[in-house]
Amino acid sequence: VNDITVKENLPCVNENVDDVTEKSDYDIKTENTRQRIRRVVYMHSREIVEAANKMIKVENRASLVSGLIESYGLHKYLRVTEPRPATFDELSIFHSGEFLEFLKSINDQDDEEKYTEEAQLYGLSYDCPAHTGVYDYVRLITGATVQAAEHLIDNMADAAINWFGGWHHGKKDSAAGFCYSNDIVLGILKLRERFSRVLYVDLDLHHGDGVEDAFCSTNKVLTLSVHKQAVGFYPGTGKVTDVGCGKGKYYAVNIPLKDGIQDTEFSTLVCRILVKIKEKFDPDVVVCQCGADGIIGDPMESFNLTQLSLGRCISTLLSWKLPILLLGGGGYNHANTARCWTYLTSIAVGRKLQNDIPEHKYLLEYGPDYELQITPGNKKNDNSKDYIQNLYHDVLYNINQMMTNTQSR
Ligand SMILES: O=C(CCc1ccccc1NC(=O)c1cccc(C(F)(F)F)c1)NO
Ligand SMILES: [Zn+2]
Repeated sequence: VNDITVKENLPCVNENVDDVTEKSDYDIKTENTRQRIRRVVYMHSREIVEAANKMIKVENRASLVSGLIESYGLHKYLRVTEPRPATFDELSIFHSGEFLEFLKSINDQDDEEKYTEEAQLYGLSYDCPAHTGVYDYVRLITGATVQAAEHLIDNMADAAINWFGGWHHGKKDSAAGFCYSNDIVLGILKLRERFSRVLYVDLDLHHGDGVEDAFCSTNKVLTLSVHKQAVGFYPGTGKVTDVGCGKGKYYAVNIPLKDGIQDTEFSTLVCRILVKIKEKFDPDVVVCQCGADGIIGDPMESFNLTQLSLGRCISTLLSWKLPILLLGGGGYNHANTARCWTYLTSIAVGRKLQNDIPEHKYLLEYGPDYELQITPGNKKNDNSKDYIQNLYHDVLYNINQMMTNTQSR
């Protein structure tokens, strides 16, 4: 599917396009006919949907996400691209050979022996079970993220989307938090071949520890994670005092929150911090993990967000007109995760969506309201005004310690 012929979408411009100043009709017309729509690459194939569907904790979620995006006709505005599997060598740019050999060795095994001593060594345990085809899955998911990054490097797209990626807990030599590899680290390493400063934003309910660890000692990748922080809540890292180390000191930013935070407070806090980071770090490219497990109705039952929070963050990032890579991640209420990522996709292509879920194969999953917009719950908000105020100042203090990129050149 090529990107749409421009004349089709004349009345629609991306919502982030700057206001048109006084121009003659002719100028506006020619302006609109010029390439003002955002070129968005969308990683998708039947093969990757089938592989992603098999992941036990998010079983069949991939079908819901791609089904809803198609039901709104958004694929007409996307450059749908079939992902190719990453090679062993590509994966070994971050992951250890031993770990990859192990994943390969269990790929064809049937499920019995999955909890061996060795399996535990590589993080494959009860909450991160090794299943048949896990190596094939890792190659496909990671290949899609790396390929999405390649489209940004080749200036083939302004934005690239891989809703099957975003596995931010993956470690160099082990799986973790049922992330079997870290596609995000490999995507960022690919982007670093061309871009000098990468901003990584992690909106998932959980701390993006695997990505932060990989880049904690460099000032070329700034990792920002906003997440729940509570005693015993996985992975337990990501305190506001956790700022990175060595040359990377102050280039890791953490926003730890309590249960019950809502859209306005969440998006105001995150967007104000993003603007400060933009000023100080001056990124050349952005990667955003859009985990949806902070949305109300998720079995994690933690935050009280709707898709509007993530939408406001993405709109802020898109307004910077930098190449951007959007990735998935957590999200265990599959209908709400599909609602969220469909909404984010619509923002990337600059199209408004009707609130009624269109008739399609998975319509029944969206009952009883059959609406796109998620309604906030009435959960108690454990984040006091003081807590948020103090947190904002603590985070700002850290960002101000960061050398502006001119100083650090
Ligand atoms: O979402 C994650 C990983 C969550 C995780 C980390 C470590 C161990 C287990 C998990 N996931 C869950 O506990 C989980 C995943 C899906 C559904 C549920 C449910 F039980 F809440 F439904 C729970 N990272 O962004
Ligand atoms: Zn999560």
